[in-house]
Amino acid sequence: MVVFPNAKINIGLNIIEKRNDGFHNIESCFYPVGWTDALEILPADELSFKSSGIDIPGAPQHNLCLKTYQLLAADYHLPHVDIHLLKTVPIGAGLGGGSADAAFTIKALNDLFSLGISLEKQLAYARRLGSDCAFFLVNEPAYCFSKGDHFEPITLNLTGKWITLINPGLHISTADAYAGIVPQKPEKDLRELLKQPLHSWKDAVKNDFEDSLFSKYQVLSEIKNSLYTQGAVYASMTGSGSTVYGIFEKEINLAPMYAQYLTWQGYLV
Ligand SMILES: C[C@](O)(CO)[C@H](O)COP(=O)(O)OP(=O)(O)OC[C@H]1O[C@@H](n2ccc(N)nc2=O)[C@H](O)[C@@H]1O
Ligand SMILES: Nc1ncnc2c1ncn2[C@@H]1O[C@H](COP(=O)(O)OP(=O)(O)OP(=O)(O)O)[C@@H](O)[C@H]1O
Repeated sequence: MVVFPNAKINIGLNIIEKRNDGFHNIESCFYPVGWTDALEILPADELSFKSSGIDIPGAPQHNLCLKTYQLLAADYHLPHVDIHLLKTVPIGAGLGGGSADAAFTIKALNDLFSLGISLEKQLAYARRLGSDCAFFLVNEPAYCFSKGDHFEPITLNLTGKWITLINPGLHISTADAYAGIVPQKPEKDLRELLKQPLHSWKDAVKNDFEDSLFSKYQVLSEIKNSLYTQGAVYASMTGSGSTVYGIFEKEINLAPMYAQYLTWQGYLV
């Protein structure tokens, strides 16, 4: 079975308060984008994992795909599998790439071996693997809250808008990024702001990670400003960085302009 775990962007991200468990309560709109890895899972005589494409830091046995397999294998009789991950989505990039791999592994194992795991139970497994992970099981635009691991549908349709994602190759640790933030309650409800027309988001819809990371890494604010110069209706960093995106009314090919960086562009669906 081959599946294509996709990335997400955060449209607005408020870091509201630090929790007793050390995590933060946040609120954000998560929106799926078409930048994908490829993940093949096949029945095999022995359990194995290999990856190609972008190098994944850490030992293969710590890969989220294997961790997911082991989590399910503790509760279900799972045959051995060969897992091959072609890693294309940049890592430590605010795109939720590792979380998507984990969520798609849950879904693929459930389908491949007809495990019959309910969505509720899949969500519970996902929450044990990472805060972003649960979203990818449903993979539709959502208002996410709590640790980012609970969500409800949001009426936000950006279908047909063009998006360009620019990753300058900085690996930003999510934990370090959260450690640099002083949480605060948002003045306005993000869901209300996102009901306003796209062109009004520029000065209203904020990612709370931007201030601290933009002063540390000037290249991030330069990319954001240049996306506006190129005609973006809305531009922002996603998650804890380092990817910055611009949303455009019409298709525009910016890949040559950002040739020194990793880029992905396409229509939102
Ligand atoms: C920045 C976002 O991508 C926004 O969507 C997510 O909040 C990050 O989610 P993630 O990569 O799945 O993060 P996890 O693997 O769950 O946590 C990594 C680390 O980030 C910090 N963390 C994460 C999520 C959260 N709500 N509060 C936190 O403080 C914690 O230090 C945690 O140890
Ligand atoms: N399948 C995987 N893909 C990416 N990273 C993985 C994977 N499995 C384990 N990891 C580990 O997770 C770390 C990346 O986690 P991190 O949360 O920073 O990035 P991410 O999952 O790419 O997305 P985001 O920056 O949105 O959280 C890597 O350094 C790597 O050690």
